[in-house]
Amino acid sequence: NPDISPSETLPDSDPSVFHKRYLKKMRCLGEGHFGKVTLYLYDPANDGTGELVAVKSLKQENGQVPEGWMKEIDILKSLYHINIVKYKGCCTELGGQVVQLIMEYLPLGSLMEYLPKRKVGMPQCLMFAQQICQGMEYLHSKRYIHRDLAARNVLVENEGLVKIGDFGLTKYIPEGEIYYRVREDGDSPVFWYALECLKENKFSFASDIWSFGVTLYEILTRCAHRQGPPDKFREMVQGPKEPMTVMVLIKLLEKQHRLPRPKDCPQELKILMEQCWVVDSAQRPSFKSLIERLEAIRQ
Ligand SMILES: C=Cc1cc(F)c(CN2CC[C@](CC#N)(n3cc(C(N)=O)c(NC(=O)OC)n3)[C@H](F)C2)cc1O
Repeated sequence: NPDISPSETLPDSDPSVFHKRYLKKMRCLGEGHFGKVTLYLYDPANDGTGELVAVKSLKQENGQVPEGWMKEIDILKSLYHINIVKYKGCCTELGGQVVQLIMEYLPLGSLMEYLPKRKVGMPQCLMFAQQICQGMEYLHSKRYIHRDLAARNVLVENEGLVKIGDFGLTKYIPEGEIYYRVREDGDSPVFWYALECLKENKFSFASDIWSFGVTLYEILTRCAHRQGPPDKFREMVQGPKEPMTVMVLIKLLEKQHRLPRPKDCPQELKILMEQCWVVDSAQRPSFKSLIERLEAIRQ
């Protein structure tokens, strides 16, 4: 359009910069040990026609931004995959002392909310499981380990598409290294942790495979209430009064106890899950091989 000068056609700002004054808080989506995720309407026109976004913020630190927090933002910013939640931008406050992570909003929520409400058949369960493996294979190809793969962190875009939605515990494994050691305080997801994570805090690509096996168990049980991994492991200990500690869980796993075969779960899926839970992490399948095996089972 010749009569509009170039300056009038340039976008007036970087779309990944979100201004605090236009973010209108709607409701809380989740609470973590270190912060929360909140639904906001980003409404610069101030007429309600804005866009819904999910905003992750850390509990207020004393001024400076925690180093690990910027790492999480940089990690999500660098990931482009259909089965990984989209990064949209950041909102900074107080001259960069507070940084909030802005992501796309998936209103159907996580598999924990979606599966118990819907009649999801085995074909759809297997499609979801395969898509999680595809997102995780991409993450591992960039040498990241997720460390918190679970149904609660898998979002539903629609009945044919799921995305890994949270990367709060994701770490980079340097070339040549195999393990990432960390003493995680806070409420670690121990019932999704591989044996070597519980015993030695050794996290690896193979420990994500163990967590995928637990996530597949959640999908096959449709995330039924009180039927989750914590409940099932608690049922395994003699006498309900005995509290479940990490030591009790380690003993159960060392005695080869594993989550039971879900109702209507085909034998080949039971075998696949149990291969994700073998003690020797080197014997566990890769996400690449899990994708191929799930493809074969889906035929
Ligand atoms: C500071 C650390 C921290 C704080 C937290 F609250 C959580 C837990 N949180 C994770 C993000 C979460 C689940 C996932 N994936 N989710 C994202 C969306 C979205 N992008 O739309 C969404 N949508 C939804 O619920 O729609 C009805 N839920 C849900 F908020 C739980 C994990 C953390 O590491």
